[in-house]
Amino acid sequence: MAALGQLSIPRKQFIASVGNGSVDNEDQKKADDLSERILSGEFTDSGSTKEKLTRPVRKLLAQDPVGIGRLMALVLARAGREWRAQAAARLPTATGDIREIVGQPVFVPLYNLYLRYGKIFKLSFGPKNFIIISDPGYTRQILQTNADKYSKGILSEILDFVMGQGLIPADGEVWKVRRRAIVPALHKKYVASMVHMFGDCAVHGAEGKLAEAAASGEPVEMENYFSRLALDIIGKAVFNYEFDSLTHDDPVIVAVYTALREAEYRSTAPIPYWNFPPLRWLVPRQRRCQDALKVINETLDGLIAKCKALVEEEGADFGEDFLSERDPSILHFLLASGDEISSKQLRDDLMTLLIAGHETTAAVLTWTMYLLAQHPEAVERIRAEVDAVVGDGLPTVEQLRELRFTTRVINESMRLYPQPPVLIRRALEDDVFDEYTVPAGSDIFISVWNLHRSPQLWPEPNAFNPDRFGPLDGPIPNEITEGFSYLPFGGGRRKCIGDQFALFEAITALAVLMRRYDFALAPGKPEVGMTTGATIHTVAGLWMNVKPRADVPAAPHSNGSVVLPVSPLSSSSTAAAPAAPKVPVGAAFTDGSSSSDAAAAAAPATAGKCPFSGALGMLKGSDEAKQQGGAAAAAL
Ligand code: HEM
Repeated sequence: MAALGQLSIPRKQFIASVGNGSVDNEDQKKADDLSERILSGEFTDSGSTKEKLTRPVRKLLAQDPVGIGRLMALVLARAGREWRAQAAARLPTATGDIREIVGQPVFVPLYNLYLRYGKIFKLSFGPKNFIIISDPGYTRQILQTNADKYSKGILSEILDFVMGQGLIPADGEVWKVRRRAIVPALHKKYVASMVHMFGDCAVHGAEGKLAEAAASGEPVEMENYFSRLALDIIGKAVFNYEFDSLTHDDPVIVAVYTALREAEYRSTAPIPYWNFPPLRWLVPRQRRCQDALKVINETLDGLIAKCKALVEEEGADFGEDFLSERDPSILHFLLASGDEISSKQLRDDLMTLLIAGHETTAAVLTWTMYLLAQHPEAVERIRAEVDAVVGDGLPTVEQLRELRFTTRVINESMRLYPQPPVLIRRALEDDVFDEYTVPAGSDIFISVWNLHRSPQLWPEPNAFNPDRFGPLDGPIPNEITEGFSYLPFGGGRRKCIGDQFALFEAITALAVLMRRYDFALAPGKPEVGMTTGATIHTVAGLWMNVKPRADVPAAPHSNGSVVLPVSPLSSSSTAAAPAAPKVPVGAAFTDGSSSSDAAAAAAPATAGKCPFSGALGMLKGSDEAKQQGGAAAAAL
């Protein structure tokens, strides 16, 4: 067995660090008990069942004084050796009762199982099997080298009701065509214009809800706050819709949240009862979901019709960096491009972008604030940067690029709290991982959580240390720089298309908040535990007290020079970063679309090739790379 049982993590310490010592005692005890049981081998199913079953018979026969029994015992012993050898080439298997895992964030027991079974193992619940992958090389194989052999599997089934054939669940030809159509919409000019809007929305929230809280002294639930901020931003970015959820609720906002929560509910519910049409109408939550989808579809149809009318009225020439000042949304780009698609597909695309770009960023900001609440020294370093570079204005793209420590804080937050913590795939063909064969049809969980917290891949894996990625003027860490041990935005051709968008959004929000307010965990509120849906949520919110920052410097340094504080956060920051090839500094922060957009733009032509070679080279401006990058490269 490719056991990783050799790993020695003090398990109590891990559980505490997962929950940050903050889940309530009963939950902590349950988690500890389960952890003990997993590590004691209760769930182990190793070796050969046939060999185990025949062992008592063999022992009995071996006692036969006549000799024939001894002979049979010898034959059985030989067969047993063969069975054991065959079993060794089978995937290590953990068996268990699904109820053990339901009710707690699924990635926590998966981490404990990883410590016992290693980088690849099968998890069996009755007839249902999952293969859990926690190895950078195997992950690269699934996401990049052999990406053709995998589909989104269960994910497509779960998300069908809300995303249909949108980019996240889609596979095959639909995915290729839609990725090629959508990626160019996130070009350089688009992202620059979005950055301005991020600042507007962040300031709107800071001067509204947070200012009120600071004045009243009432704590704010920051997970909800970030969720609303991200919804306002993504609504403007995708279809130029003013949710303004930071200041009010309306039926469309309620409908969007109903659909989002339903998607999360379905991803963890044990029985997909909603597939039986009568239950879709009989069960109240399913009825609410149907009603919500109706509201969303009608709203989207209205927005599409309005945007179509605007495109006709403008009659503007479409170029690859097309951007309308009146409506710089992705929807406008798609309609102006003359993209011929059904309105159902367009709705699926918009809904997918809305969900993909909302929950994830909100979760990243939530956990970043949680980490910062425990690391005032990091807050000071962020402030020093923001004061020097941005001051009170809205950050520009160029300024965001200079906020290098702030960016590292987000990078480190995404390592400790990856969103989503698990990537889902289904093997379409057999695939081989060292001595193990994963058969076609297997459902696979790539545990990003395990990769990001692996003691084999990271020194002090559970510690918050933004300096771990090397010097601040080095490349922004991503799956390539870290050799697939770090996957904040996935990797390969299905890598997130909104990575740059999301990083800029998160940095902007953080810069605006840190410049203006002091935040502290609110005493007397429920402690912060984790629960999971598509992303990692808090159990009962992240409640924080907000106070105006006492020592805001009047203005940024006028010469624009940045004096970066260099003191490391902890002694651990001097620990060696994971050995991985680094990409050139120039490729650190790309403008515009995802670093994997080139791969998508040229999806059929580059199949089987490193999808990043084009994108990374493209940023250095090489002609060859531009050719590889296709439309997206040209756009940049
Ligand atoms: C911090 C915020 C974000 C995080 C952590 C994140 C993370 C990810 C990850 C890990 C994947 C890969 C999923 C997989 O391989 O199964 C992904 C895919 C995707 N993301 Fe993001 N994302 C973020 C923001 C965004 C934004 C803002 C958008 C849109 C504007 C977006 C759109 C998408 C889409 C469309 C895909 C599917 C790509 C494909 O399959 O071709 N994401 N994201």
